[in-house]
Amino acid sequence: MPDETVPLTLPGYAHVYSGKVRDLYAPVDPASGQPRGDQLLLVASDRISAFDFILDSPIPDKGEVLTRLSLWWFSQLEDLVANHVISTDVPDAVRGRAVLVERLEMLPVECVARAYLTGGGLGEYTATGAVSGIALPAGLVDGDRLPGPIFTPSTKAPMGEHDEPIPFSAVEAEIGSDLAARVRDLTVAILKRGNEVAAARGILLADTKVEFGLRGDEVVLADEVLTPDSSRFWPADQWEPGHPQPSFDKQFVREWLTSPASGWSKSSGEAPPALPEDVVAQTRAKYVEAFERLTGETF
Ligand SMILES: N#Cc1c(N)ncnc1-c1cnn(Cc2cccc(F)c2)c1
Repeated sequence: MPDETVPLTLPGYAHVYSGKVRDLYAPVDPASGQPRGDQLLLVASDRISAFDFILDSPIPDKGEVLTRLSLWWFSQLEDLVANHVISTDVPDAVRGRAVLVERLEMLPVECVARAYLTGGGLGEYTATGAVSGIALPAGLVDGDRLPGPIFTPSTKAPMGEHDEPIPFSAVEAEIGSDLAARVRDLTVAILKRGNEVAAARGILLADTKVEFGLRGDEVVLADEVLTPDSSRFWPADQWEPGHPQPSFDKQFVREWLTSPASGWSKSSGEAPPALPEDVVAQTRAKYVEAFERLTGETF
């Protein structure tokens, strides 16, 4: 199993940045030997995170499943928004789990939309009755569906830190009111479309995070879109407001790590142990199931 912690050496590409579960490269111009300034290679690893840790156990094919799912969503959303995808003609070493994309002027906002109340949004609601300054009906509980998806932006925190919620006014101050309204409306529309498709296939998208860049004045959807890494995926047939919902993709990991069998404690601050083979296999199967249910394709 390749060591997922060290960025790959990809001949013809320069490593730019490593995120928790993905890596960024730039194609090198053969004439100058310098990284091109107009393209990037997004590579999805098989790494998985849980409880804010990158686990030692990669999930085989996770990178390819989520890359193919994101590409499928980009094509489903083309009537709503342009995207940054150029090609899937990538080096053999990362084939299937990498995408060549147009380098954009990225907007400094994590564009989050929520269709259900949970996580940090629930915390804010419990404390204030609102999320991102948007007042919500009283009496909502964990997992409740919101009257309609809401835009709840946050900062782009450095790796290892948590994104901080910001009000819409802060987005307007950062990128201007017109552009703020455009990314708000697009983010909400993307989650709405995502749930129209996913709910019919037994999956609820509780929330999602998207990133936009600019191509001149045009807003372009970048990064990944509507994957289990950028969105909370819930099995629709287990939806029951009033307590934390099971995760479609990470429930096996979470349950094993918090069981006595792991010998680990969330509150220890120590890194979690490696996952048993059966938990890895079950988790891989959930990613494949999400892909096949949503796209109708066989992985
Ligand atoms: N997408 C995109 C993108 C673009 N089309 N143009 C310019 N910059 C970016 C860009 C910069 N950081 N990221 C986040 C990111 C993604 C994947 C792997 C990582 F390590 C980190 C995205």
